[in-house]
Amino acid sequence: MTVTSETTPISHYERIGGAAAVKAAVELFYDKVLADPDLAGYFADVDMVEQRRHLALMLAVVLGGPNEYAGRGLAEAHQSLSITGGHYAKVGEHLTATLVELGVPADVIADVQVVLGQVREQVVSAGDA
Ligand code: HEM
Repeated sequence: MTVTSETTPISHYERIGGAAAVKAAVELFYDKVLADPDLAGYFADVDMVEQRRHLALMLAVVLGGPNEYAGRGLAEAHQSLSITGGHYAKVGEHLTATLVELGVPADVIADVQVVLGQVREQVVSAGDA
């Protein structure tokens, strides 16, 4: 089962503090992703506002928050980026570290891992070789 506002009476997004908490998480997550030399290149040609927007959307998706996103599908948005499984895993690790640092409950983090596994195929389009 996916973790969405439809399947959970109170979404994780609301439980961790809604938009304000997500904003704090985006700041920390953003610092970690862009400080990682393996990942920064993906965002080199993307403007700062769009980078933050990306991370906020990504967090909202994995936390089952309100779906305010009406843009391209995940596969379409990422296909041309040739994201490897290894890089996808690194982004997941930065996200987990961010949530741990912010004191997000372990069960929420466990569900985030499940969602990361579910959408992986739509985002990853390159092998690790
Ligand atoms: C759960 C995983 C992810 C989710 C839910 C997600 C979400 C999104 C969404 C919704 C967009 C479209 C933004 C738009 O068209 O306005 C996007 C674009 C993008 N994503 Fe992701 N993403 C994920 C993982 C990743 C990973 C692992 C990377 C890089 C390692 C990445 C890099 C990018 C880049 C560079 C863009 C283009 C940004 C732009 O042109 O504005 N994403 N992502």
